[in-house]
Amino acid sequence: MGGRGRGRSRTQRKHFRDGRENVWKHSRSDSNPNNSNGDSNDNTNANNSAAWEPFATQNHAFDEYYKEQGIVGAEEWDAFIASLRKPLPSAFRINSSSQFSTDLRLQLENDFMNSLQAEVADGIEAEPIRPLPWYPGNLAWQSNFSRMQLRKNQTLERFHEFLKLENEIGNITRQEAVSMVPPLFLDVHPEHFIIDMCAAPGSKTFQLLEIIHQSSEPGLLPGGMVVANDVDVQRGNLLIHQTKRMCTANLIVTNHEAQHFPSCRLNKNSCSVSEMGETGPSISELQFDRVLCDVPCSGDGTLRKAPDIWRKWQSTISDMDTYPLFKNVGMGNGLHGLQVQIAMRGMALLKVGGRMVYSTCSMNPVENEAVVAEILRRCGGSVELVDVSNELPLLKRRPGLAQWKVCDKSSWFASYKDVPESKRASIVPSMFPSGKSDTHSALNDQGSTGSEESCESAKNGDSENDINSTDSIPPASVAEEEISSFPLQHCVRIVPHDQNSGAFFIAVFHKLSSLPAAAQEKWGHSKSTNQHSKRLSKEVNKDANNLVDNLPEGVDEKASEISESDIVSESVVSHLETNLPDSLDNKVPQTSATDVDGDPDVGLEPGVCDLSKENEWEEAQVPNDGENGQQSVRGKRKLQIQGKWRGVDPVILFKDETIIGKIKNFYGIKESFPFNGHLVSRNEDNNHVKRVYYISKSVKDVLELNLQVGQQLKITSVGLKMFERQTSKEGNASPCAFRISSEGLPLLLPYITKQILCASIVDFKHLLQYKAIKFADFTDAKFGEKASELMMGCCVIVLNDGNQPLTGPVHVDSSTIAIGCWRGRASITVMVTATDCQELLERLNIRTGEGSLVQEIEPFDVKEVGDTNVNPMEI
Ligand SMILES: C[S@@+](CC[C@H](N)C(=O)[O-])C[C@H]1O[C@@H](n2cnc3c(N)ncnc32)[C@H](O)[C@@H]1O
Repeated sequence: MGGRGRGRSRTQRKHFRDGRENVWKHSRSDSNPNNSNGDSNDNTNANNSAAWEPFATQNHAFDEYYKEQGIVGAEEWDAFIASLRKPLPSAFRINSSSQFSTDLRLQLENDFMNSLQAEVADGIEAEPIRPLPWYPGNLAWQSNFSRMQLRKNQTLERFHEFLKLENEIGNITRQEAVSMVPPLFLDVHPEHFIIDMCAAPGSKTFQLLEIIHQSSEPGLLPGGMVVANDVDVQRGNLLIHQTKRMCTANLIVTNHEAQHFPSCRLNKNSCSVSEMGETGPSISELQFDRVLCDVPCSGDGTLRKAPDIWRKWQSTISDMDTYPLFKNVGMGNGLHGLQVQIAMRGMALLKVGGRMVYSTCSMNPVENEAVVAEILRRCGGSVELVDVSNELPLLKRRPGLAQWKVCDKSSWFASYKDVPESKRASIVPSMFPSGKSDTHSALNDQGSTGSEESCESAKNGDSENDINSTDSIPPASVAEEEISSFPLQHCVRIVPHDQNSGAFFIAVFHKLSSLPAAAQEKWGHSKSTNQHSKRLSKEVNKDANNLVDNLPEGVDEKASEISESDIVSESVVSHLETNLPDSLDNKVPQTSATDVDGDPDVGLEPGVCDLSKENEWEEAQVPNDGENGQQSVRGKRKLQIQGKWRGVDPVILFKDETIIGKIKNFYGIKESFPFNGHLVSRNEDNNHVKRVYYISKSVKDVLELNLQVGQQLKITSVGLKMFERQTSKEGNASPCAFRISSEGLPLLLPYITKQILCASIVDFKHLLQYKAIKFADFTDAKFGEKASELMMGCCVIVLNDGNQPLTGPVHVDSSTIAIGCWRGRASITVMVTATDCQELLERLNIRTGEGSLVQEIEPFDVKEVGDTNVNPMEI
């Protein structure tokens, strides 16, 4: 299939080159960069052009700050800055747990690497795409095209379509290269319990899930699980949206302030969870083998991707002569306290022997080395900084700094003793290398300090105000500069010009023993929400747009298509759909997507509900239905309360034996499939449960623990959607009201013995192309006959790759491809999204060497082959 579009014209190649040159420029008159006359290829020079308004990519405050910090050697400064001014290459990662991961890797290696080279620029580009050498298994790739180019340049269209489609399906994740590093240093194994403390929008959570699912056998789940937490509800919805692509039963999404993440601990007298569990070890305290603290930060490591951050470094252009300091420095100083708090809570949640990664996309030592040093200080000898210089050997990195200074407004401080009283609310000892308030005796001292209190006071200080203060403080004397005696050289700094990437900071900790009593007392259990932390988090979230480094590119794009408020309202739709009485159904906002019943089929099933909207519904009045004279009292909907949490649906263990029995019987599900305690819903009324979710043993243990400790966890999403109730006329005609969802099918497949058939590749592809086919129209008449013998309702069609027996049970292995369908009166209809159909067809066509058929298929009138009364799925 390679080489489609090989004959692109010279004009298109020129578009490509022009597009490369202008990706960062904003035209005042025309937003299309391809309309550029291309007369400038250096956007720092573009100030001369009246037609273009480039992002400012230089800033004296930035230069002064990072030169002073010695972030790179003086001889490298120009290369460092030049790299920051270039657009960031885009990167993506193949989902290693995807059934098609090898196919995708081969497609990139054998098709796109060659075709893009040939098509794009007459051989000018050395490597249009290449695997990132430090990422294991050729799974992560970098393309030398910026996201803007991929979107705008026709030559790259096929590649861009590939990225978009596979990203949507979950087979790849578009994510900045350096943002993929922290989960790798976490050294995750499939049986690990992991918490991602600040997880939204979820690119690293997704990566963690990939790793724990990587070597799962068909029909089996890994022993581990991930808790993905974020304080921001809207970003949390992006997180849910992202991780939904993973189709995992091993994830719990929560909504807490990370620094106050609740303790879930059974007291000694209560019955142990293992007494209730099925088999195997269980837990009585929620602690984690791995903790990821990818904390909120000022984000200047993402300058290449988000050049507007340059502006954050200056108040106004006219100030530049006087070097005003520095909105961004202020933000870094202001975040230091929160970062320490989140990391300390993470450390308390970490099991002894476990690993924690602290990371930021900031270059600022106050947010990086200073936080690491403070963690080591507070943890005493119970924690060590891990030397990871032998891990990911091909990743170019720098050691952490041992020396740095703290700056505020127009003053530098080398030591806390230089900080005037008026600034001590916002500049605290822990920001300095020694962490000491009394620096005369503090140099090179790593003992306990007064920094704990002062770090607390930092978060209470208003750094923004401080920046505007007019105190005049003499610069610190260089001779008194402090040097940390912690082994901060073990920290990992990634700078842009080493490997054409963004910047990142990573520190890896190993917990050797329980935290010292003082730290345990302070961080070992959750505390009530502190107003200041709330305010700080709010400020951080206000600036969330700056924290774009981690926003997977797919999310970025998706977010522009689906606004965050849309996502919230989708969750509301989902909620209302599940819980509203029938008479209100027509008031439920309809999405364009409909399932086979014509019901709204929303992309999200989070339990989060927008309370403001909820109240609107509470107030909705349903008129007297008149006919039977009964007064309707259905207008008032129950307020969702999960344990003590308002605004989220409760997570209910689904134990309805009648429904479960019917499902098992209809699909002939083998007894070996563990149902008991693994099904949950978000609706207490079994008669109105619309979706049933599956949870892994690991998640089940946590949920049971959570129930026993009074629902400490505010769970916004959990479980793999496995069964969905069919409410249409056709659905009612089936002996089983629940169909198997696409997400749940791969897990259930090896256990299904009824309602399952194998189709030839021709018939299977026809189903994907035409969505509905009459029994008589299958090319394999025997298959059509067997299809007609199935019971009305949901069925599973497996692709016969030549190894399947004509009759008898289907053999399932990791290469088996299957889709959910509906056996109607006279036809089989696929119950898979149009995107899934398209992607599966692409995969099959590549495997069978037929090239990309999808875009060449003529539109087909379904009515010619399908039941006239069954519409194909248009989910
Ligand atoms: C750097 S981003 C995380 C990116 C994410 N790890 C990823 O890879 O997609 C920081 C996140 O921290 C969240 N956040 C800010 N303050 C928080 C707090 N106090 N507790 C938990 N999350 C917080 C923000 O909402 C933001 O989503």
